[in-house]
Amino acid sequence: MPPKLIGPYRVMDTLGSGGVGTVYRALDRRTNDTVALKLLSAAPALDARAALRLAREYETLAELAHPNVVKVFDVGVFQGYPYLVMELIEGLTLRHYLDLRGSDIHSPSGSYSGPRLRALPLDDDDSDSWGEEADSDDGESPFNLAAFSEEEPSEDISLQAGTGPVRALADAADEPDTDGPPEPQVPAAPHADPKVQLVERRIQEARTDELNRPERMGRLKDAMLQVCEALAYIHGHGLVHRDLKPSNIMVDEDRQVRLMDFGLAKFLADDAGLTGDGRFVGTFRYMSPEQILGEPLDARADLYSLGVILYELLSGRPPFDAKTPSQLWQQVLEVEPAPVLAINLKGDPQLARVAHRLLRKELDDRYQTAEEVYEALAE
Ligand SMILES: Nc1ncnc2c1ncn2[C@@H]1O[C@H](COP(=O)(O)OP(=O)(O)OP(=O)(O)O)[C@@H](O)[C@H]1O
Repeated sequence: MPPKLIGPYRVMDTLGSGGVGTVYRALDRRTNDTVALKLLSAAPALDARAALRLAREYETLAELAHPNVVKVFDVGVFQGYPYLVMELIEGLTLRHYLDLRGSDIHSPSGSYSGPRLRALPLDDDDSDSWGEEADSDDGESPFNLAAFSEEEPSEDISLQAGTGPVRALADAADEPDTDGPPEPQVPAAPHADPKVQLVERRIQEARTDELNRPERMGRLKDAMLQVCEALAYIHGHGLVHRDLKPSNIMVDEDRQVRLMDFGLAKFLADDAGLTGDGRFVGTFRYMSPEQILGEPLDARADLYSLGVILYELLSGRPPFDAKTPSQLWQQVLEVEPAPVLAINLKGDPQLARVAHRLLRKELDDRYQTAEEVYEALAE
């Protein structure tokens, strides 16, 4: 049962839950405004020092004002747990938005005249529930979720310190061969039976045709450009998002993209009061090599995550897929992703090029700024 009141906010309903907490639709009883309130229930209870730090963090977030960055209104502490109050976005996460069919939304960016977007039943989204998305398509939804029935998740949101990425990598049986060039990821070998091969090919073609629908591609490109604008803005303010993934990108009814949850990963990871149990914060599938290695991060770590998102949305599968986090990290550090165009033969070559450059393991080989990515996408 969600709490009825959180500080001055009356909880109306639950919008969704993620790795670190639950997001509620809530009413600010002082102003009657409806807001989104994220209660970080997965974080350990705050002590006074951490609460103070949360308030300071809020000062930075509250100063941000950009059309593609979600507005943060308030922070507070409820029964020892921190919460964040932000603009309520009536829209969809990026992945669900791209699943909309032509009859649901018009393209290219004209006035919206289809049914209003409505939020899906939420367990959302990224990786943690990809399989479930396909299952939740009950035939009444305007979204074709089957198009994204991708692989099972390969990651979890948090790990105890002793089993953190670097440690887990060291524990992996095979010593990584760091001298040689990264191995290319090989697409799965075709089935031996030609009939099965034919069926597999047809399924794959249908899947990629779905991905390549021109109106979907138009929306994808437009959304990516807006994400670049948001990233350029927050990077310009000295912030690194650190947990960029499709569920942290929402698109509203006017096709306006909002980047959410920036700074949260760092806040959670940095504060001893919040991370006393050694919690490792972030979503593994989208983490750059340097983040996995626990190195200092700059804007280029977010650009890598953007590359993972773009790759997935172009090819219908993640660049790296593994059964365990340590296998995933090993791939991120050592293996080249299969070319997007080998998976999606009719994919957009320009966007595929951008995705691959974003996914470069060496920071200096990637685009260096979100502005550069914007230019490359807009070409
Ligand atoms: N400001 C908002 N307005 C409307 N819906 C929101 C807002 N913020 C979050 N949501 C919804 O709540 C869901 C859960 O958000 P939350 O940030 O808790 O999870 P997440 O992004 O999936 O995971 P994580 O906690 O790892 O970032 C989102 O997927 C989104 O659908």
